[in-house]
Amino acid sequence: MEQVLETIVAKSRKELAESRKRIPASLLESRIPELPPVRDFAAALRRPGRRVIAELKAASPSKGAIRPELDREVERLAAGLEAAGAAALSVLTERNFFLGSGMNLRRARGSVDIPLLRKDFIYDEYQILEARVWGADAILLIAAMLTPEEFRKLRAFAASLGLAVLCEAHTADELDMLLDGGAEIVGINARNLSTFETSLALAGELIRQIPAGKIAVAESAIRSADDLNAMEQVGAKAFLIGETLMRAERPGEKLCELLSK
Ligand SMILES: O=C(O)c1ccccc1NCC(=O)[C@H](O)[C@H](O)COP(=O)(O)O
Repeated sequence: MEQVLETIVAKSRKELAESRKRIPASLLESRIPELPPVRDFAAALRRPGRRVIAELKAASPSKGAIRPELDREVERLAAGLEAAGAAALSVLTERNFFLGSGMNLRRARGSVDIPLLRKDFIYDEYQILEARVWGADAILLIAAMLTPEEFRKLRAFAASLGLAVLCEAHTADELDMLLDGGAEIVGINARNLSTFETSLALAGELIRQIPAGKIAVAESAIRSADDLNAMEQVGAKAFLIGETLMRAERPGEKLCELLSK
């Protein structure tokens, strides 16, 4: 596993142990029957037109602070991005490196009707229960941090709760692992997690290898409508965009600009 993932997961494991003590899995499970139904993330990524998953991202390991006041504007930004045409929102819930939170996911849930992705580093069923209880409709599973068996197990558990899974690869081997494990929504991340360098060209090569019928998602480093067009031309059906939107004074207007060309 890349160093950055190891560091993130090591911190997360300590916090998860504390969360599990405070709120046992059985308590999370007991809340599920009362929750509103899950929204259809896959259908949102197949709807007509350009489908952007707009990411609420306050900071990142590669860029440091991006939008440090995000916590105070989640509701307004989420509503603005939905009005501007976002197909879904991605909400970072990782605390230590991305300054995200479950509270931000709950805030977004209360503000929009489009599906929400819990964007985090998921390796345990408990995190998937949390995602459902906080109002997520989908979770992210990252091939680089899971064995094939772990991937299958976590994906099946998410499905048992009705949650969709965005399955993320950075390399051809990881892509094979996800496809062998039954991935339907397949994200290719243009960011190399060892160097933090991004390459849409390399991402494009992998996107071309995703079978038709799957939902191919281009993730990271989309800065302009030209980038989005380029990813569309190699076969991406949806686009996950964070920093470009979060650095804009008005993210909704920026999204309109990206969608209009
Ligand atoms: O963004 C990072 O620095 C990062 C570092 C380590 C692991 C994951 C990381 N990013 C997660 C993401 O996948 C992006 O937030 C997402 O694809 C949006 O990317 P961008 O549009 O470039 O903000």
